[in-house]
Amino acid sequence: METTNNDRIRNVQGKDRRPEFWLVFMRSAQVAALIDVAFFFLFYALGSPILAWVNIVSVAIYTLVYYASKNRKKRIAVALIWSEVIIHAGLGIILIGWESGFHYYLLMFIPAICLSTSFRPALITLTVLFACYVGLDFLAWFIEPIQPINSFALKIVHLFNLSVVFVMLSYLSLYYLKTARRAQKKLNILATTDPLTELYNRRYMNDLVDKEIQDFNRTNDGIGIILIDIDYFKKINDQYGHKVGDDVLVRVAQIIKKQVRKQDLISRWGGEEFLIILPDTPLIDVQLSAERIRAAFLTYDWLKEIGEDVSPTITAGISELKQAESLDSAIARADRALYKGKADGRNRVEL
Ligand SMILES: Nc1nc2c(ncn2[C@@H]2O[C@H](COP(=O)(O)OP(=O)(O)OP(=O)(O)O)[C@@H](O)[C@H]2O)c(=O)[nH]1
Repeated sequence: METTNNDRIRNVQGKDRRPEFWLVFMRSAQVAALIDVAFFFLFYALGSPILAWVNIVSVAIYTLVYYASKNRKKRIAVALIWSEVIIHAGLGIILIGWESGFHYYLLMFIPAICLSTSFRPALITLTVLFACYVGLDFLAWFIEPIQPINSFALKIVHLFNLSVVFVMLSYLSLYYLKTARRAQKKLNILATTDPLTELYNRRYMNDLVDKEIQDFNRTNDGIGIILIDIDYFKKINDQYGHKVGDDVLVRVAQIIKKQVRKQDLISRWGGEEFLIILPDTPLIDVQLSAERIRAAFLTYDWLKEIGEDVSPTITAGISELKQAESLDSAIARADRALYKGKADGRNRVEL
């Protein structure tokens, strides 16, 4: 059977497909256990010892839920949490009545269901939850509470339950938002940068340059292009190994960064090729920048910095983007210059 990219991603990610959800899940178990401790004292004070002791059982269940999810026994954790909430809410309603507000806890399942599964199973589970909720409400029409508490105490319990559910939902939503934002930021970095050198990747560089070109077409200030290639990089890999080759690429990125201005855009354009875009820069200054970068390689102490005296040189091809010219065509000219620089002996800047 053919393996699709999605299958491969699932295989790599394994059971941790929604790590943020599980973080929130474990946090929920901790918060719920704390709330049940508070409930224990509240029900004792209100004269309902059965409900008070139910909360001790609940604390034990939430402790199990926490350790089960920590040890990746996620099915067990989910089954325990569902059972606890439904039985606890059911008992609360049967013992002291619908007005106690225990049913609000069932609402906490709505975001949990939506976040933890895909569309169809979520829809089915939500329907089951809705049936349970309405069923309990309907049941409450006909049965009297087994252990009623006085109406003031009932109002206090209702207020407490309502507040707990409100605060818990808000807290967990904010917590989830924070983890989701963090994940989004990570994804953005992955999508825009090269993981080894931490420079912009080729795709993102194209997007950035498109914007620069729009500005350029308005202002007509020059855009300089420097295409840099490390000389005989294959030899470095062959002689010192791939790891040293990677170290060299990282240092090359650092050297280039040091020699250009803040507004200049640097990207890893290919394996050992780097593209620099210099906005608002006349060609003569582009050439000076490229020479400065080339010179920086000659004085860099490679032995001290990476433990091997690799001492690579670079060849750079430069060009200037013309009005109404495409980036590809300007880069093609820089590439031709680079090719000429290589043919003429390397370690040089070619216009
Ligand atoms: N270590 C390492 N090597 C890489 C990476 N990407 C590309 N390379 C290597 O870079 C080398 C480029 O070799 P060539 O294209 O032959 O160029 P060169 O040896 O630099 O020779 P000239 O460009 O002609 O001076 C290849 O051996 C690639 O395997 C990388 O991310 N890490």
